Parts: sequence; C-alpha cells; structure tokens
Amino acid sequence: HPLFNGHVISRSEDLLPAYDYVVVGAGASGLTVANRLSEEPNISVLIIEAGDFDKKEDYVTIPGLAGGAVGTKYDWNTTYIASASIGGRGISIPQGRVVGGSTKLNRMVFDRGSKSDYDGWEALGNKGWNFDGLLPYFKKNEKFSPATKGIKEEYGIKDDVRFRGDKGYMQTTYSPFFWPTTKNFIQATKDLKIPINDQATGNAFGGYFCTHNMDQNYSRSSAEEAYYASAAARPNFHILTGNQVTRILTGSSPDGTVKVTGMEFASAKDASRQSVQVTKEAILAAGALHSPQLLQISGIGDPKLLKSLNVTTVIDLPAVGHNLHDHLNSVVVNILNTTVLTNTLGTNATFAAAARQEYDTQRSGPLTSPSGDFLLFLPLSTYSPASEAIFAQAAAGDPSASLPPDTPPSVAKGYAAQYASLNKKLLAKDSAVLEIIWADGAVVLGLQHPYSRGRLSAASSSIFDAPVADVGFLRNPLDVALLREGVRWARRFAQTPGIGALRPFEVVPGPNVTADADIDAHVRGSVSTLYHPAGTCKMGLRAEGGVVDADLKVYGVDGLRVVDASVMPMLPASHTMTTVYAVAEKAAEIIKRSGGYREMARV
Ligand SMILES: Cc1cc2nc3c(=O)[nH]c(=O)nc-3n(C[C@H](O)[C@H](O)[C@H](O)COP(=O)(O)OP(=O)(O)OC[C@H]3O[C@@H](n4cnc5c(N)ncnc54)[C@H](O)[C@@H]3O)c2cc1C
Repeated sequence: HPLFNGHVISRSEDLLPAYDYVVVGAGASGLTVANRLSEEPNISVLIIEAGDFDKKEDYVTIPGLAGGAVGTKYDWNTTYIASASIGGRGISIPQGRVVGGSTKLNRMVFDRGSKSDYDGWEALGNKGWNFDGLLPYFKKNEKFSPATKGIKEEYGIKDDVRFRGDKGYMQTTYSPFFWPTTKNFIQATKDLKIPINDQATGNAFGGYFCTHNMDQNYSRSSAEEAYYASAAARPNFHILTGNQVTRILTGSSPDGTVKVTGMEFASAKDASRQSVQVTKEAILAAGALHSPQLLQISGIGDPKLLKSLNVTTVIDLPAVGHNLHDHLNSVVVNILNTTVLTNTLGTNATFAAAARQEYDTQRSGPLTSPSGDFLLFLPLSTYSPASEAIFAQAAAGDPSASLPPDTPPSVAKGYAAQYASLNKKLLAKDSAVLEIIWADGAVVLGLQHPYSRGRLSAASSSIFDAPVADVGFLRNPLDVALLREGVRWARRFAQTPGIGALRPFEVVPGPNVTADADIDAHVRGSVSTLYHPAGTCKMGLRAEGGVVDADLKVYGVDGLRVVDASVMPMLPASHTMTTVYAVAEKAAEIIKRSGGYREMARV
C-alpha cells in the first residue's frame, strides 16, 4: 500500500480510513504500547499526538539541562486550580506536548517503587498487579549499563543485575559525574544510620544511587529515542502529529453493547473535525490529566458533570477523573559554605562554558548529570519520632476528609480501602513516606503517599479547553503532619557531621519557625508538585471507583483501554516514569493476548 511507507503522516489526508488500533498520545505509555503492537506485521497502528517532534534542542537532550523544556511550546502549561488548603495558590503542572510526552521534559530520575507499593495494587483488587508480576516488564523496558569504573569505585555502587534488563529500548545508566556535595549527602545518610539499598530490587527505601534514562553518549533516552525510533521503519506503524483527539466515537449494537467505532481529531479548536475508524481498539495514553478529560467529553463519566457540559452520557461511570493525586513537596533551604554547587551552571558563565566544552568534547563533567544521583526514601518511623501518634490520628480519622465535595459513593468506598492501606504504610518499614532530594542546600521533602485526593473535570465539551485540575494538595491535615515532621528531620539532617561540614545556614523557613502552627503555615505556603499526577482512571472494581479493570479495559465500553499514569490506583514511592513504562509494557501484552496474537514480543 503506498501509504504504508513507514513515514510520519504529517497530513491527515494521508491516513488510512481505518486502523486496528488507534493510540491517543505519543508519550511514555503511548509509544510503548504502539511499538509493541506494531511488532506484529499484520496489525495496523496509528498514534495521534497533539504535539510535534522536537528539534533536539540542548535543553531536551543534555542531562545537565534536564527540565529546560518546561514552560516551552513542548509543555501543555497546565495549572492545578487554586485552593484554600495551600494558601489560595494555583500551581503550574507541566506536561509534555511533544512526541515523547513528559519524557522530554522530565528530570530523568529512573527508579522503581518498593515491592510493598506494587503488592498494594493487587491487594486493592487488581489480580496480577504486584511487584513480581511487573518485574518482567520493568526489565523488558530497560537496557541497563553499569556506572563507569571510576564512579562505581568512588561511591561503592553495587547493582543486582538480576533485576535489570539488558535488551530493552530504554537506555539507563548512572551519571559519570556526581556533584561534589553528593558526598556530604551520602555521609549524612551514614551518620544517621540509614541503610543504602538497590532500588531496582524492590527495596526502594533508605538511600539509593539513582539511574537515569540516558544513553552511553550521555544524552537523554526518551520515549521517542527508545520506542519511536525502533518502530519508525515499520510500515504498519503510523503517527499523526500536531493533532488532538477531540472525541472517542462509539456506537451500540442491538443488544445494547457500547463499542468504540472511531476517533475524531482536529489540528486546532476551530479546524474541521476528521475521523478514522477503529477496527479493534482505541487506547488512551494521553496522561493523567488528559485521558479522563477525553473520556468525559466523549460521554463516559459522571452524568451530573456531563450534563453541565452539555455532553450526552454514553456510559455512567462517575469515577472518571476522581482519585487524582500527585507527589507534593515542601522545602527547607540552607545556604552552604562551599563553592561548586549545581546552580553554579546558572550563576557562573566561565564554569558553564567549561562544562559545555567538556560535555561536547569528552562527554564528561557536570552536564552529564541531571542531578539526583543519590536519593533518600524514608519510612515514617525513620524520619519522625511521632509515627505512632500520627498513626493513631490517622486510624481515628475520617477518610472523607481526604475527598472533594460530592464524591460519588463508589469512589468513597474505594478510597476507604486506600485509606486503610495508607495507614499501614505509616508503621511499615518497607515503604517510604518521604523522599529527600538534596539540591545543594535545598532539602526537598517529597510526600510519597499523600492521603488527599482531588478531581479532574473537563471544563467544557471541547478538548481544546484546559481541564479543571483540583489536585487536592493538603486537603487532609494528615499530609501537613507528615511534611511537618519532614521539616524537623531536615534540621537534624543539617546537623549531621556530613552536612555540618558545609556549615549550613537555614534561610527557609528560617530558624525561628519551630512551633507546629508556624511549620504548618510554611508547609501550606510552600508545597508544590513533583510532577507525578496519577490515578484519574483508576484500575479497580467498578463498585469501588474503578474506571478500568485489571485488563485496563474501560468499564461499559468494548474496545477501549487506558494505559497511562491515570490507571495507577495509588502512586508508588518513587518517580513515575519507570512504572508507567512497566505498566505499558504489560498492557501491550494483555492487548496482544486478547487479540489472539502471541504474547512475548521479540526485543
Ligand atoms: C517536569 C517534569 C519532570 C518529571 N521528572 C520525572 C523524573 O525525573 N522521573 C520520573 O520517573 N518521572 C518524572 N516525571 C513524570 C513522568 O515523565 C510521567 O509520569 C510520564 O511521562 C507519564 O507518562 P504518560 O504516558 O502517562 O503521559 P505523557 O508522557 O505525558 O504522554 C501523554 C501524551 O499525550 C498527548 N496528548 C494529551 N492529550 C491528547 C489528545 N487529546 N490528543 C492527542 N494527544 C494528546 C500529550 O501531548 C503527550 O505527548 C516528570 C514529569 C514532568 C512534567
């Protein structure tokens, strides 16, 4: 077929009239699933992506400049709505709008959560979704290379390679350069007798050395380099960029079954709508903020919301958009008495020029590191003496304090089970409550298992109007207590010999801020996002607020799945990309199996 030339479809006129699978969104999950499905030469796959290909700008490819694409044309530039619980502030929430999705914007922390976190997904009613069940897919995603000999010896990094993949498309390794005060951070970890583990093994707590998604040339390995590049030559793999899916088209058969029939899309709000037919399935991979929005404007959601948008209800599924949660962080900032800091790249032009030259000519030095080369993930009892008291407060608390007004009963029921699971984590030794990112004097305190939940709602019936994202940060005061204890820990940490050697001087919130109420005010006034929105199309039982089942099929509709960060019932204590890839790798096999294709793909 002339159109099956393996090239990017840049004009919608060049599309085939029908595809077996149409994937919405070419980010982490979408490219993974589309790549794996198109391994079968008989399957035709189309991905529709709102953004375009990037131009390999330095801020996209160079690890030391990671995050630089935030706020550019490659970002949706979305915001979490202002809320009283965080001092009336709105918070910007970057999301990739480019081929590669958020993996082009992200900070390249490539880690997994604890075994207990994934086992918790299964305990919530999702058979097979546990650490052991995900491990083959974590490995399938990855082509891991160990640290350089120098870094390995200097820092004593030990990897259990049985837990690592060596044939995947995603290239991962450690930075060949660690910023100098990383040594102080590691020393402080030892001073506090915090064990150092290997996060890949499921023991993602204590301290760990962190891998990044980058190739052997120390350039970003995004979903594009990994899953697009390796599939682009396949004639049955098409991608349409610069177009947004505007609606999922459905029809009903005489017996009342609702089935996906096609996808409608457009290049701009006022551009004409076009459509392609879907012969097998539509797969949503638009991310945790856009997949639920697309479901809602296609008539799948809470009838009350849909009515207010003038959208006809196709499937009454009130949970769509609920269970929105994200990792949030507060911060304690110290001034350090030392010269070479990560921000020297921004403040000292001579240093930056030398670093650039070193990167360009030798692929070494500061620009090879996206930072975050060593991280702490602390169980509550290891960072707070108040764990029993906070547990008692939680056990006596009312789960509904975490939820937005008008939460549907099924969602509240499902959340009650999550609440019990969150309470257990307060006493657990095998799951972290707090992440510590050491950013040279700034101690970033990331809450990993927040109690509070929010809600994502379409703002209108048009996909081109940004959705209303109420993330619910600090809605439940338990989250404030967990961060308050983090602030106190950060001060003890600053007094360890390891950090003390840098003569830290606290400037935020400042040494006078010691009373609970004052620390709480600092927490409420400072929290921000760690960029991990999830949970809005939760995998779970329908009666418990599930939007998709354990095969990631949307309840009530034939031929429709969600495979992105929105299906995670609860965030693991880790950054999210690695988990998104593993979920998508598993999803691809589930989809192949249900289509009658063989399961284990060639790699
Ligand atoms: C600034 C930032 C820093 C981060 N840092 C890290 C980190 O260091 N480590 C880590 O593990 N994780 C990090 N993350 C999170 C991680 O990148 C995401 O969890 C992951 O990419 C989510 O994958 P996804 O497939 O769900 O969505 P995405 O990767 O965001 O992909 C969704 C895609 O769908 C497209 N889309 C949306 N709506 C439509 C539509 N209607 N039609 C067509 N296309 C559409 C979008 O344009 C996008 O390309 C970070 C994220 C950000 C934004």
